[in-house]
Amino acid sequence: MISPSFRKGMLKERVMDLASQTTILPLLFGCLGIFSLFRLLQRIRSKAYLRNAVVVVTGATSGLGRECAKVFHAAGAKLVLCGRNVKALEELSRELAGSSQGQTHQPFVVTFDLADPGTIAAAAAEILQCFGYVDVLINNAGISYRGTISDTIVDVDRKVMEINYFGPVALTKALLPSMVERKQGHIVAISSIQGKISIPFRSAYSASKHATQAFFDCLRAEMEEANIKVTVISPGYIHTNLSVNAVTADGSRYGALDKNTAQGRSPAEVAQDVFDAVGKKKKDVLLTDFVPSMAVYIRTLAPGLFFRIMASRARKERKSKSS
Ligand SMILES: NC(=O)C1=CN([C@@H]2O[C@H](COP(=O)(O)OP(=O)(O)OC[C@H]3O[C@@H](n4cnc5c(N)ncnc54)[C@H](OP(=O)(O)O)[C@@H]3O)[C@@H](O)[C@H]2O)C=CC1
Ligand SMILES: CCCCCCCCCCCCCCCC(=O)OCC(=O)COP(=O)(O)O
Repeated sequence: MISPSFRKGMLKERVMDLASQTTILPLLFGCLGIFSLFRLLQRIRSKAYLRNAVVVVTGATSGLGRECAKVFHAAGAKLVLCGRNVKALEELSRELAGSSQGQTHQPFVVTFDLADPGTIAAAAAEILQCFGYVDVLINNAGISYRGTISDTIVDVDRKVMEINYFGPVALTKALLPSMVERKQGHIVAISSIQGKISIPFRSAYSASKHATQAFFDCLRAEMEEANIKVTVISPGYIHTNLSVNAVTADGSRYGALDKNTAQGRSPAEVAQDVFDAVGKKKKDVLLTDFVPSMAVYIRTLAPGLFFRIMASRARKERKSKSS
């Protein structure tokens, strides 16, 4: 004899089974299908947005800039490669032109030094002459810094600000009028997570990236009416020569590949993320692991705790250097 409660339980189980087979599973697959379709459409739109677009990449001689050049070129963008080293830029231009996948364009090369404010207006004019207009400017070039605030000469602070902040600001201002006139354009700033949080012994670098974040956030708001998009991208460690090329307290080159940098993400992978962010016209993108991302929230929600963690980091780093 089956008890009524047992029968009720079996009935409930059958109903649940049926529900899962008839409604929940199809619903789940339906949602997954819609999501995949949405992602596919987004990718197609991104590629269409950047195919044949005139894209300027600063700091294209190495690291992230070089990889960005490869990714945007492969997608059919018309490139202007910028940097100081003409030989490296011309080599890259030849390499890209020779590796044609589908319909691609031979990149132009424009050389200038972001540390020299006098050269930027002429460089912008040369950039505009390449294709007659610019669709996307990727302000990627930059240097880092290592040192204590007390030991660092002010010239070093100025140099880092010039290359990472004033240079990109001047270049952006020089190219903006032509974008505004066309009511079309996209400015990208490669910042860093250090544009959102400051870590010890990086004062000049972190300050330059905080300034970058602030400037381009203002620009986004001011340019919305003119249909100019602004994307700020804040990566964590990337395996490039950034630490090797970093400037130190007395202005000399640091010259070493740090462990954190060596263990960072591959620049090719980060370049693909930059491409996706630009294609989706994202406004602000953090490209970091979980802990650094959490640090950004802790800085905002529990600043006292964040400052204690940073002070302890400074103590430990000083101790490990002195021992
Ligand atoms: N690597 C990392 O861990 C991270 C990097 N970033 C950011 O990514 C960007 C690219 O750096 P990354 O690829 O890592 O480093 P690299 O040192 O490999 O590349 C830096 C690029 O900037 C150019 N550059 C440096 N100084 C000047 C200057 N005075 N005038 C013109 N161009 C200059 C260099 O060109 P040249 O050949 O002329 O020296 C080079 O192409 C930087 O803005 C950096 O802050 C952000 C987060 C993490
Ligand atoms: C779940 C609990 C979270 C607790 C958070 C504790 C705070 C941890 C601090 C993390 C600091 C991350 C620093 C990341 C720095 C970085 O990725 O910088 C990128 C660069 O721009 C690299 O330049 P550099 O010259 O410094 O190599």
